[in-house]
Amino acid sequence: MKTSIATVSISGSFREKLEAIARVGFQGIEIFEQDFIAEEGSPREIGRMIRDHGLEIALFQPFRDFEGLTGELRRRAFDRARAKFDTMAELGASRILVCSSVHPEALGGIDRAAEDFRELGEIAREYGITVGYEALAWGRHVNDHRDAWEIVRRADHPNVGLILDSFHTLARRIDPDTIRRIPADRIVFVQLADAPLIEMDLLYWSRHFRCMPGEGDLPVTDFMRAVAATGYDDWVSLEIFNDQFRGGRPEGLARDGLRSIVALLDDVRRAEPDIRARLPEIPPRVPVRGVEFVEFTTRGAEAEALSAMLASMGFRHVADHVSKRVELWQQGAVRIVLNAEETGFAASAWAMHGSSVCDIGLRVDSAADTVARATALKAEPFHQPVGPGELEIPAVRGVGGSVLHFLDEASGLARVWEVEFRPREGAAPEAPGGAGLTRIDHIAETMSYDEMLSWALFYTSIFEMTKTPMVDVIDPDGLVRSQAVASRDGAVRITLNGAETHRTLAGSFLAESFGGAVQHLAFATDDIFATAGALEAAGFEALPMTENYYRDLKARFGLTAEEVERLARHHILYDEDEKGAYFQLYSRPFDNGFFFEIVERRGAYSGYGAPNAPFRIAAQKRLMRPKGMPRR
Ligand SMILES: O=C(O)c1ccc(O)c(O)c1
Ligand SMILES: [Mg+2]
Repeated sequence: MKTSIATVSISGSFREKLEAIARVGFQGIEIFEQDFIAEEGSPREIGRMIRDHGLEIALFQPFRDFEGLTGELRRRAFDRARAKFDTMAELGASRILVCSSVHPEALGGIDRAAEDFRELGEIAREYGITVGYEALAWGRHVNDHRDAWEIVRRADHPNVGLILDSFHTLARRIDPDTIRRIPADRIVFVQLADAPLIEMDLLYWSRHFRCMPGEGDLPVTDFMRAVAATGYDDWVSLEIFNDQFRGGRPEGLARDGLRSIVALLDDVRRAEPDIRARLPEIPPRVPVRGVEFVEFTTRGAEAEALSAMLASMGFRHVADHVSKRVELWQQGAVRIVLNAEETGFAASAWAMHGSSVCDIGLRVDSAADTVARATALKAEPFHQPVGPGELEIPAVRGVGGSVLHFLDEASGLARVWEVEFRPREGAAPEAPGGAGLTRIDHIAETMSYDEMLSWALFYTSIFEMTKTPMVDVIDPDGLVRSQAVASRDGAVRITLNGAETHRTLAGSFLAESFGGAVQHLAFATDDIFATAGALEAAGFEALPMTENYYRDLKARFGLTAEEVERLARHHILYDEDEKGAYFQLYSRPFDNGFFFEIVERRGAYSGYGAPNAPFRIAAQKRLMRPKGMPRR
């Protein structure tokens, strides 16, 4: 199949769009007529400019309100069509999309529409143009691809075929398997778009909320499987109308588009092994087995504060790098690396963001396959020269310019701790116990709200991770949206938090850290009360919660006075759902808004305590607020 994207899908001037689309590797574009009309230059020059970028004009669209008219209106519709065909001839475009009519005077009737298309087909034949008919979900008489197909079938003209658009089919909840019966050679073009499930007017939903396949909630894979099962092996094109994308970065949007389409076609190839279409082979989605390490870049007083905090949470400094200023701190299966090097990536991350998480290591089965899949999906590989005797651990760029390293057993990369680190005197490499922290429960990454779709797609397309529905986190100074991506067994959970203003805690973290990524790390314990006790004994200062909070908890969940008293004494937050319960204990925030969390999950609770977030954030903001008025 050949990949294309509609010019409406991304932002920028026509030229910027072309450059971005060509650079990431699409083969064609759909010219959305409005973009073309706005552009200077004759159709011939524009056509040449597109081809000079190595792109083919896959489709010209849309031609509206054509079928079902009578008399003068009908004559005018055919005149308009000829004018478009003339333009297309100059552009060098050979396919046009006619979307189903919304004209108030248009009449229904399958045979009437079929007759209109047969006549249009005759004119198209003179031009060597193929007409494709698409059912808009809100079309006046035709709003279902099955009706559009019946019209095309009855028109029975070689220059007239069907255009399928996943949005229109799936938004109306039409079973995509009805596509399987359509002959491939009558499908002229296929458009793809996803969308979040929101109840709203179809037209409004389509024009403002479409997103890349995999970024929304529609079963676009089922749609594309059905298309592929027909034997169709031609253009697949993204047609994304999205308010946010209109103001985004052309390059990033084009990359996300290609990522979404490559991942989708790969899913289709695996799910439909008998299809005729030949699709590129890339390694499958990568199961993530766990978080191998989290690395901070830090120095001086900040490094001391961070070390003190880790010690108060029961971590021990167990080993040092053989040649670098890099410490390994450990507890249970949690490895924290503190990097104070003054050259290399950690140093540049420190210069940019200050003390922060610069690197995350994920445990996978094959690090090489992981990087192969990630780069096929346009992730940016990361390399840094390694010192003598050090392992070359494959990596890609992650959120906020941070790095994701991949470690596996098979190639010996997971032995990095023995190869590159020297245990400290008196500290066993597997220091047991501590305060009972067992593993990393989740990593919380903060980003600007308009990056959330992109990073969710990054994680869910490269890894075997699925996303949870987006939840609203109410900060006293604005809304923060939060969505988690996680492996099925919960071995790796990452929450993506999207800030819209700088006044929220998440937004001020982004500003303070100049676009940092990890705002908090949550460790798991099997016994939150025992852990809380151990932490207090070690001098850990928990984030204090209000009395009002505990009074509400008692009423909300019907807890006993003793239960609530016990939670309150340790500043533990509580949530429950139908599957289980969740206990949370927060550290006080560092100056830039970074903090730690300790959680216990009971039963099959799979959330992140979102109902507690407003109270936790208010408490954090109280501590961070400068005392008194700033001096002038
Ligand atoms: O929103 C529209 O009008 C519109 C136009 C052309 C399309 O291909 C489409 O899917 C929607
Ligand atoms: Mg469409």
